[in-house]
Amino acid sequence: MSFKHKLVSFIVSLSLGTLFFLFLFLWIEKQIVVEQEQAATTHLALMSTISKDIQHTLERLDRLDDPVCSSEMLLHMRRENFLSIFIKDIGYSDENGKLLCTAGLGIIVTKSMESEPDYINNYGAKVWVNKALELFDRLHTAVVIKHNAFNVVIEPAEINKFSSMGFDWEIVFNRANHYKHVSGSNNLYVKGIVGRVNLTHAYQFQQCDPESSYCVALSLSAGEFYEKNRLLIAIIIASSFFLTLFLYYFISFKINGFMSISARVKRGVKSNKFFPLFQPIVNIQTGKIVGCEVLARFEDNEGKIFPDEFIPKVRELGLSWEFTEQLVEKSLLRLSESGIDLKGFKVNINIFPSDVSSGKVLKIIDLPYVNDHPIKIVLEIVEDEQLTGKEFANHLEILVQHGFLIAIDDFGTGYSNLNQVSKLSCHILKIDRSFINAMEGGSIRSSLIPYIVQMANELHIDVVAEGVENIMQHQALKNLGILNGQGWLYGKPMSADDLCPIIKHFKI
Ligand SMILES: Nc1nc2c(ncn2[C@@H]2O[C@H](COP(=O)(O)O[C@H]3[C@@H](O)[C@H](n4cnc5c(=O)[nH]c(N)nc54)O[C@@H]3COP(=O)(O)O)[C@@H](O)[C@H]2O)c(=O)[nH]1
Repeated sequence: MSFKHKLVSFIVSLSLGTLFFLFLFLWIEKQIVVEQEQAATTHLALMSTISKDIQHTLERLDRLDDPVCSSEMLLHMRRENFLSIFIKDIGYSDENGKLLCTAGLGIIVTKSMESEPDYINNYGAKVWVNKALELFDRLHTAVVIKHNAFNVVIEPAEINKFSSMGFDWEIVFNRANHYKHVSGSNNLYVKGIVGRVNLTHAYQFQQCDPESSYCVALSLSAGEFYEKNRLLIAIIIASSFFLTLFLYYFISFKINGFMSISARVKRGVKSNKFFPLFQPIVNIQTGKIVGCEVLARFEDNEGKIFPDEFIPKVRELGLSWEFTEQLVEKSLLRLSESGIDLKGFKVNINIFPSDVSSGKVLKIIDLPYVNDHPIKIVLEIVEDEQLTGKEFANHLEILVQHGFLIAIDDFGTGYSNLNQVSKLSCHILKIDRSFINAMEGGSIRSSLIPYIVQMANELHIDVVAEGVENIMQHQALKNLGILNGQGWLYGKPMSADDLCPIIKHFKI
């Protein structure tokens, strides 16, 4: 896989891994906010219940017309105290704030004067949040709420339920945007914000109850957050890492598959991306051009793939006929577009032996331009074990009857011999270029050429020498009386635009 593709796999997998991590991390953060929200809602509901209970109790006591601290009044006070689940005690004070009697102690004698309340609540009652009370033999701190002459005493623990939740917290009383600290950590509450508070160092949530005018702030410092979710965060980091790793290999695997020669060839055939080049075939004796061989080429965004690589893939993918069909159509279209006289000009098309055996090749008869063209189509078939099959011979025969010429390609490299070839409807033998290459060294292989030519002549089969690269080979082939040749000496594979002027000038 190329560096570019590795980089793409890395960036994509890292991005997805990071997104996965962020998603889960934000989810944990959200859980904290949800937890804080639930705790705030529950607690404010409790505060509201306590407030209402106290308010109703004080209102009922206010309506009493019993003589001050009489046994009737004390009875009423004890009754209210008993009925309330939050009130610890109820007291009665004179107009100077001097406590005269309580539900718990009865009539008392005390010098204590009323101090300034911490705040006045929403129905006008005075509230002391941490009032020191003398109860029996010791001092006790409590919340005291006083409306007119009656007051009630509340246990601070009733409103301090957050202590056990692991959050830092504060309860404030808010009246017309004047905030009074009630309990918890002083100055934690950020005035004017409801919901999540954006702090860099902590996760904080705030909520208010408009009915009771109490607000709460719940806060968890970043350090506590990581401490609390240490295991979960470790699991998320590990799973994000493994996900990134997995995605990297998965994406690389997919890119590899997508970029493989097989996949590129398949897409090329499906999207008709193969195109033909044409290599001239000349009459060695006269130097005139008699035909050309169609040679397939392929290039996509990834670059070129050469025939030696794509031909086996086309075969493996079972796309041989689709591939050949496209090349036949494209090459005949390009040549016909040139407008030059192609009467008798031979166009050699490579055919896969398997398409001959299966009979797919017979579809060529009905392809566009095949019948209404003045050219002679030569079907080149490489030597192959299938050449000896009965069906193979029958199909070739049908093609011959329809005017196609048959050439055995790469002769001398495969399975057949001239005896087998003679049993087929064959018109041309293309001697493999390994024989021509060997001519200069005068090898045994090249010494077979005259025999092949002689036997071909006896069978009335034309010979084409493949791979003629230099003048020495050309001269030797000419001396052997070989009719046609193909090779770089006469022209490399070229486009139709380059071939057509050559045909115009050098055609027989
Ligand atoms: N079934 C199909 N097979 C095809 C098709 N197009 C090509 N092929 C086969 O692929 C093999 C390689 O082809 P290519 O790389 O195009 O090579 C051809 C010529 O470029 C090359 N050649 C021609 N002259 C010379 C030369 O002087 N020297 C030299 N070293 N090479 C030369 O030979 C190839 C043509 O060979 P052949 O087909 O045997 O005449 C090759 O087997 C092609 O057949 C296709 O469309 N269908």
